[in-house]
Amino acid sequence: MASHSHPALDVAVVGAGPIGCATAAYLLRHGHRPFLWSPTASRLERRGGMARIACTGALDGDVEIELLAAPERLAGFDTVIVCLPGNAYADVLGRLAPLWRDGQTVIVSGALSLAPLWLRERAARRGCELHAAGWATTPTTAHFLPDGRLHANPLRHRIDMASTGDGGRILALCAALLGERFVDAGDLLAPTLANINPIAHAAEVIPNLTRMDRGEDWPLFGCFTPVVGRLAEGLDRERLATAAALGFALPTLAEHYSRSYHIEAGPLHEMAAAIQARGMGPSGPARLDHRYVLEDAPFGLVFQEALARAAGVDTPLLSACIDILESVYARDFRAENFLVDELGLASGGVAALRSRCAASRSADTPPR
Ligand SMILES: NC(=O)C1=CN([C@@H]2O[C@H](COP(=O)(O)OP(=O)(O)OC[C@H]3O[C@@H](n4cnc5c(N)ncnc54)[C@H](OP(=O)(O)O)[C@@H]3O)[C@@H](O)[C@H]2O)C=CC1
Ligand SMILES: CC(C)(CO)C(=O)C(=O)O
Repeated sequence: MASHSHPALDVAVVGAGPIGCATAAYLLRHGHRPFLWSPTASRLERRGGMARIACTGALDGDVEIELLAAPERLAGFDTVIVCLPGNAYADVLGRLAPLWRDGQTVIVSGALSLAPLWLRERAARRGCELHAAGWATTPTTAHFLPDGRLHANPLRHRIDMASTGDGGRILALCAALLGERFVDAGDLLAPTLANINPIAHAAEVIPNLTRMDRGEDWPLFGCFTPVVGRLAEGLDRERLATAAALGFALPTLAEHYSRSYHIEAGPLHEMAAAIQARGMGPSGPARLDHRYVLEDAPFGLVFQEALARAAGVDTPLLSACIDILESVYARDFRAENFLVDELGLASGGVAALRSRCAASRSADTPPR
């Protein structure tokens, strides 16, 4: 193990999907002591109280991570990293909410729908001062291979983030955890809009819905043709227009792919071909009930649409994508996002939401 200039930290990771496992493995590589807790942890190979993860790609070899037997153990950690899809927030984070204690830092990786603000305000209502942070994306990309191994890519060059409470302390904590790759955007709304997954997945999924319906095996980036690229670029323009209306200059989708996969920025379909050629991309979803829709439509696209409306920005393509997905899935994705109401976005508007974000940043004690 390489030596590190920072102290080894005990870190709990919530969620034992590819991202929770890869995050834990990278924490170990950075000299920390990661622990995993997940609702079922059913995809893990267990040996006693340990999960054995066989890694390939940028992480090579086997790692063993201690599994926490009960969620109550999470209260013992100063730092917790949440690696769950947005459609698990209500269920899983709702169940964990009574367990958080004063002074803990809970980081939501790939945060959607302002989840960190929700966590902090919910804790505050029971008198608990929680520090919450949102990473706009995950430390790396990763997927399980059919043989059960974890394929993980290198760490991303840049991760936009923001936090409640003392931003400088949390930025330093993130750098100590996984290296100097974090950029503090200041406002919690920025990482929510910098998360490109919802628009990228909408563009990848909509032209390929029949493949998903038939359970075909298709390469996600191998099928990222110019058609997908044009849809992704249109959605990206609307995302960036909403961000600009709120005063944020965020990386484009092409810049995000460049920093994530360490490739030259260019036309999106050419970048996708390069990702595919390097063996860094996953298979496309082989079923309709996949997080690329069930997570990203309600907790990504719908939240972006609500923000755009509140900011007075027209997003016809974004709304059309939500309409198509609602129609194909016969589901009301707009109603599935409980955070739009809970954070008062529809009723209070964007100014009220921004002042709540600012208050959470500056106050030593969060609003009760
Ligand atoms: N994989 C990637 O490369 C990337 C992922 N992300 C984001 O990171 C997050 C985690 O990704 P990943 O690990 O791939 O995700 P998974 O879909 O594998 O989910 C992670 C874990 O969350 C739990 N979970 C999933 N769905 C539900 C649900 N509906 N209710 C309750 N628990 C649930 C499961 O726990 P258990 O196994 O214990 O049942 C699962 O193992 C997601 O938000 C994703 O969009 C962002 C960029 C890249
Ligand atoms: C496909 C990938 C790795 C990149 O868009 C991703 O973001 C995900 O699986 O959530």
